[in-house]
Amino acid sequence: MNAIEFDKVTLTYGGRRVLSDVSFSIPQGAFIGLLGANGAGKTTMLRAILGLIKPAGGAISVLGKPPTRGNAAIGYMPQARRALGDVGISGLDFVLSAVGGHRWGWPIPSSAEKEAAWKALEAIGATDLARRPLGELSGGERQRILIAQSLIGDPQMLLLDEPLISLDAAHQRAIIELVHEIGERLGIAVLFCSHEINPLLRAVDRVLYLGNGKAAIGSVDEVISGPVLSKLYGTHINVVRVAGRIFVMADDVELESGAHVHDL
Ligand SMILES: Nc1ncnc2c1ncn2[C@@H]1O[C@H](COP(=O)(O)OP(=O)(O)OP(=O)(O)O)[C@@H](O)[C@H]1O
Repeated sequence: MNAIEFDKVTLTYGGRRVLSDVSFSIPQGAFIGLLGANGAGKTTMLRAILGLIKPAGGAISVLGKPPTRGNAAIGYMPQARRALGDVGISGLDFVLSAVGGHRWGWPIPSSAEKEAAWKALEAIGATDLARRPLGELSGGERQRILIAQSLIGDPQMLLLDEPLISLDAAHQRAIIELVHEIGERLGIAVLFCSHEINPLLRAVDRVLYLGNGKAAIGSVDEVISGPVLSKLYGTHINVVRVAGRIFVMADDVELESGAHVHDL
């Protein structure tokens, strides 16, 4: 069974198309980089998989079933800037809020719930952060707490929205390695959303690239290529590799606001 299937899916907000007629499938156990410039539709795609928005057309299948809100089989890490409201609560309480809707340690969590939260913190190497208020933590430490929360309840797939944001290269590598290792150990699909491809080059099995309302899926070499991206954007795109990094350059389209050179 595939972890995720999109069959000619169109996603809209108030009639405005974000993705049009997108089809792909992701097998269980795959580590997928969900890539695309700001506003390409990555978060929107995750929201559709989570059952938070319904497709305007086509069909989505998640572990063989239509998407449903609150699907416990999915571990979801929202973008940090949207997720962390109560900066005073501890890392442990934040993770626990995903187990039974606990707020500020209330209702008092059962020992099974506490155990689940510790297990998740352990998996991401963050038990030392359990008692510290979120407001005190560095960007990388907060990302770990958010990822720990997504691991609650033994999910069968992980959707991570920009886990690399605000991290330096060393911490990016550490997070990618940890998530990769967790995905492999649990044998689950990971959809790792990022607007930067370079940190993910060696880790991903495949990339799902969103641009111009469309999607391309395949290996990095297959997808991040001049011909494929030119077709996607409908304009001439150059892909340049310099010192092991990939740069995507458009002649007459801005892939990222204010820049004609988009360092993916
Ligand atoms: N709730 C909403 N209502 C209307 N339009 C929205 C809503 N959320 C997102 N959009 C629009 O949909 C498009 C895709 O947004 P989305 O957040 O999915 O992109 P993204 O690839 O995740 O971008 P980023 O890398 O900046 O997070 C954007 O043009 C955005 O303005």
